[in-house]
Amino acid sequence: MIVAEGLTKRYGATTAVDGMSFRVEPGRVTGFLGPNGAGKSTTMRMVVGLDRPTAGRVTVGGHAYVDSPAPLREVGALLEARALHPGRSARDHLRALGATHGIGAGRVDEVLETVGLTGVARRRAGGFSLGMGQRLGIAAALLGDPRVLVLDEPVNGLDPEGVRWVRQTVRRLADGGRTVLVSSHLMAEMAMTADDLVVVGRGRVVATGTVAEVVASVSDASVLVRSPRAADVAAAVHRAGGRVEGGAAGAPLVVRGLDAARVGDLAAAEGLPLHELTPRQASLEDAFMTLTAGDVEYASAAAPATSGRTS
Ligand SMILES: Nc1ncnc2c1ncn2[C@@H]1O[C@H](COP(=O)(O)OP(=O)(O)OP(=O)(O)O)[C@@H](O)[C@H]1O
Repeated sequence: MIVAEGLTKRYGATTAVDGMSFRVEPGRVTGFLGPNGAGKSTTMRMVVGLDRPTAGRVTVGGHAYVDSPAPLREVGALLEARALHPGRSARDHLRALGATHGIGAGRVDEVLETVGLTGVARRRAGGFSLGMGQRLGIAAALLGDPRVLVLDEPVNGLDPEGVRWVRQTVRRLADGGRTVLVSSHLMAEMAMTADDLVVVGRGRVVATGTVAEVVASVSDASVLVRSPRAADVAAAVHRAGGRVEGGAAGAPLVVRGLDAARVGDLAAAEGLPLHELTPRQASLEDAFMTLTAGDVEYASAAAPATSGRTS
């Protein structure tokens, strides 16, 4: 388990991480989700002891990672900056890493196989594509067969097959009882990969919970209703505790607080004809934007109204 309590990191005037508290449970994939500059990488670096918190603390399995006697066996990390000797082969890179922890060549070949790099194991890692580099980084993270995995943007640069492979890999690791923290700035990707979410914006935690809980907390579900007797439908919805907008001059009603089935049943019970009854759910990306609105460090200006390609 990873536990952060009031975790804070300042670089001069910049507060990269601002009092984050969250837990990452074993046996689950936890998505660490936030826009660029939200403090995800900085937090992950503190988890693995590469950065010291300015205040607060983060523990892995009950103690600070830097106090771990065999860190590679406890926490496997893929962090954004790739630290590898470009002239070394993938196999030699992993062997050198393993040697510091008494991890032998057999295990190196095993992880190369796991990540699908066996065929290129003797090639210079410096010539690897971004996707191959990511696979090698994941191999390094898996080397010590750690109980905790911290993966910063692991799908970055991967093709669709690679993305699916990462998804299946983290699922298998979590199903094996491991603690898995995976960062991303893509809500849709996290919704497919994660069980739990820690959503961050501008260095702060803005939401935690299962993916479904986080989405439900912000997604503004509603039901679109058209009826020639809209006013009577609206009255029935009100009596049942729902809220209604619209309906003026033949416009559809937008019902909140009741689902489509309930609205349909209410109308049927009163003999009110319905011409449309459409459940509407905000998209995951909409939910994410709602959550982190105002927390985005580098917001783009609205797209220009004129059509035409800019590139
Ligand atoms: N070494 C550093 N020195 C100064 N500022 C830093 C340093 N590292 C990070 N920051 C700043 O801290 C903030 C958080 O950065 P961080 O890289 O942790 O965010 P992130 O959520 O991982 O973003 P991204 O998705 O773009 O990688 C940013 O404003 C960044 O510019």
